[in-house]
Amino acid sequence: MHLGLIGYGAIGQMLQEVLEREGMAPARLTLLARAGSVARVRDALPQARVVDTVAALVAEGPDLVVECAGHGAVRDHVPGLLGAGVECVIASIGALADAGLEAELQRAAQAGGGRLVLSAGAVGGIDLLAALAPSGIETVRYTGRKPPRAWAGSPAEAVLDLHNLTALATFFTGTAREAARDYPKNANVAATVALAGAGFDRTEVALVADPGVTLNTHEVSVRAGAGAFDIRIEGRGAPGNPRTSVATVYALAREVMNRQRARVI
Ligand SMILES: NC(=O)C1=CN([C@@H]2O[C@H](COP(=O)(O)OP(=O)(O)OC[C@H]3O[C@@H](n4cnc5c(N)ncnc54)[C@H](OP(=O)(O)O)[C@@H]3O)[C@@H](O)[C@H]2O)C=CC1
Ligand SMILES: O=C([O-])CC(=O)C(=O)O
Repeated sequence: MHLGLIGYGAIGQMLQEVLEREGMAPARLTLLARAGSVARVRDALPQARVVDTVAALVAEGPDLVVECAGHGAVRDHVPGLLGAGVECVIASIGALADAGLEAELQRAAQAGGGRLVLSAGAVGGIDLLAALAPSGIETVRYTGRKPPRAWAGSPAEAVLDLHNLTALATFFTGTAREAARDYPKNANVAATVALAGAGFDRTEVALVADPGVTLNTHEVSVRAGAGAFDIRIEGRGAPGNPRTSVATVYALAREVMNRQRARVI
């Protein structure tokens, strides 16, 4: 397999390690980095080819591209890849809360033949929620609960003293569209839950800073025509980035490994 990778931060680095450990490292790896980061990534990953434009990545001919870089990277790179017929698995799903970008991705995929795969990322139950959606969704509620330090750098900082929080604080309630737009590094899961089920504007989201938890906790509550479920995931934060659950790395690794297997699950 020839894998294209966008993003070599907390997720990208661990993804590479997991694939190697599982004996499923791609035969070829091409990394799309920002121009200013090319030299650093080349030093860290001498076995990979490192490029800084979508055109150069497309010219290398990857079988699959995985994005783990952020909303801006989806906006900048993914339409061009889909338009060139490349299958893309993305982690920064909240980028699709921008309806214009969502439509652009759809158009590019249709025109070029690329397929956009939305990874389940740090959350679980996406399979059942997506399966139940055609039976009619009554309600979908998502609560994202993380230790205070995981909300640093987000708008939560404007309303909470994250360093001195002594009790849990629900600092956001609203739609998945608002959550994904305002918390781009923390509410991609809200977008995934929304796109699997009731959509961005009918999925209810609460975001909580909780000094009583050490793990990133995701709770999803679904009421649908064919059934209902409540699920709670407790994910360990990545060493390089506490707001990112390590489970996200494994969800992306699963996508890559499944494309190299005769039987997938
Ligand atoms: N769906 C889910 O469950 C989750 C999704 N995510 C998404 O994954 C993203 C990455 O997470 P994480 O690895 O922890 O973040 P990091 O900040 O650790 O790493 C981000 C990496 O992406 C690179 N990057 C940023 N913008 C671009 C760009 N336009 N083109 C190419 N490379 C770029 C950065 O490079 P540089 O060094 O040059 O800045 C850096 O290497 C998050 O921002 C979020 O959107 C994260 C967690 C869970
Ligand atoms: O990794 C997580 O726990 C979830 C996350 O950051 C996101 O949804 O963007």
